Amino acid sequence: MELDQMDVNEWKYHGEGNKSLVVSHLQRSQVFRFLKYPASDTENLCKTARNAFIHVQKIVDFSKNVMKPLLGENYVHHGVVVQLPLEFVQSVCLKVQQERPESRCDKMMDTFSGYALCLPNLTKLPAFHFSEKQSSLCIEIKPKCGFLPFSRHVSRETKYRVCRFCMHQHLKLANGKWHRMSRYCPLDLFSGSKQRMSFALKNLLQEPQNNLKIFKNGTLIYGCKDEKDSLQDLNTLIHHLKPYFYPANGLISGSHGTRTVLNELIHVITVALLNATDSRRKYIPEGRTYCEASTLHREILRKGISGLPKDCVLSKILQAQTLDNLDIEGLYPLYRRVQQHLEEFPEERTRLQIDGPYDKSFLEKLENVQPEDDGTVEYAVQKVHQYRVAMTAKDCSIMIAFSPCAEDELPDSHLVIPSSKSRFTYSVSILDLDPKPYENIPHQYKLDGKIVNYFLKKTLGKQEHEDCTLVLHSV
Ligand SMILES: O=P(O)(O)O[C@@H]1[C@@H](OP(=O)(O)O)[C@H](OP(=O)(O)O)[C@H](O)[C@H](OP(=O)(O)O)[C@H]1OP(=O)(O)O
Ligand SMILES: Nc1ncnc2c1ncn2[C@@H]1O[C@H](COP(=O)(O)OP(=O)(O)OP(=O)(O)O)[C@@H](O)[C@H]1O
Repeated sequence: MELDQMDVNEWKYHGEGNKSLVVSHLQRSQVFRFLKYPASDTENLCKTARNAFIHVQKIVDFSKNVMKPLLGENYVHHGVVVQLPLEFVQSVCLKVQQERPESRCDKMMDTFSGYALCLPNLTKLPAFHFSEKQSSLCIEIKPKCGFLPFSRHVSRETKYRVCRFCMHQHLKLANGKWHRMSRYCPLDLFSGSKQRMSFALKNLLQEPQNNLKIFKNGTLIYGCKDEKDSLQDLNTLIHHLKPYFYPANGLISGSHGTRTVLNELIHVITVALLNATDSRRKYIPEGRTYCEASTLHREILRKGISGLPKDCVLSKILQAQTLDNLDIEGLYPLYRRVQQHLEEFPEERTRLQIDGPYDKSFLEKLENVQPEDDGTVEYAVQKVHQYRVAMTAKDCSIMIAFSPCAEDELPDSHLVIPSSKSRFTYSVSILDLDPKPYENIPHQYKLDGKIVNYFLKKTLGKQEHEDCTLVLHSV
């Protein structure tokens, strides 16, 4: 790729989140991920090119040296920092503006620095998996936190029983982020039980919010850009899916047909999510493994604790998430200890690697935390690092790309759908592995209190007699 000869006509809007905007190449399997800034923040110094470069390089280092070893070589693509001509970046910004969902326009793309992250387009299969002409489907899932806290520092009994995602739904509806409740529960998806996973996936298809997207040949065909602009018509989705699962069969129709096609899709996703080299070794996190807010029948929830094959993608993510073993309530006092130390000795920020570098030594410290608190700042800072890594794992997304393949060209990672005998080759990747800022910890602490309080107010009312003082502390 000649970076000095970029043509804006070869790039299109692909998607965005809270912190970055992504454009994809029309032919090549490549994306550029640009940083975003609050539109009101015109004076902000982080717009200097040097700071933007440092920021994007830290994202690469964190993905490569910290998240990749934890999550697995095959799943993580850390990408490279590229410097693009400002003229090209500004043209991209203009071109994509009308495609952007309204709710994301409070932030603008970085057109000042020229730096971006260049990554493979993970909605498409790597070229060696299939011929370029083959049509591909991709499912993106943002699974969120898949375990209930097991820390003794938790002050509210409810947190041991109802997961954060399910509690958070109530607050999100109240503040207008979404208008319909999602019945998806991450604990069902992470359970390893096919029945519970299927239930979770059906709920994601029913109400995707920002937790499910489907792409066909790299273009979004199903999911929620935002509340105002949603692509959520299941019939249209079925229409797109049928040729993949029933290539030679026009007979499948009606509600039975719809169910069958969705079940096949769910089967493919489940197989990809559970795929492991050794499926006998299981991972089950500490604490209760089902959430009381899940609408699945209690008996199924209780019995459906199969555990995840240890090296499948879900298990890798869950193990990284459980590095948060103190819960924000146990972590916050340690954050305060680090903060006090830094106020007294600001120069210690570098030695303690608060803002990186995210290198091997950062990972080693993270993996060798002493079991007991000895009152030192070293212990506190290591727990803070662990917590931040867990936060990244709680907010990442999984991409499952698959494409039909012929019987005589079955690659290693393939699956065959039993009913229709369709054959697919597939790949699984994890994206959005940016480091979460140290400065966000007080916000996390406050938000945790808000989520629990609102959930209790909404669902239990006066029945709950827990002590609320802890969460009302000012931070
Ligand atoms: O706090 P949460 O659980 O609401 O997660 C935020 C996400 O909201 P969600 O609940 O998934 O809709 C939020 O997603 P949306 O912008 O709502 O799509 C971001 O991913 C945010 O991360 P960051 O601040 O951009 O690094 C996420 O913030 P972090 O908690 O990961 O910092
Ligand atoms: N390498 C990639 N290949 C294909 N699509 C991608 C890639 N990276 C990101 N995307 C798409 O762009 C969207 C936004 O990217 P990403 O999740 O990294 O943004 P973000 O701002 O960090 O999100 P968040 O709101 O979670 O912080 C993703 O949901 C995904 O659909």
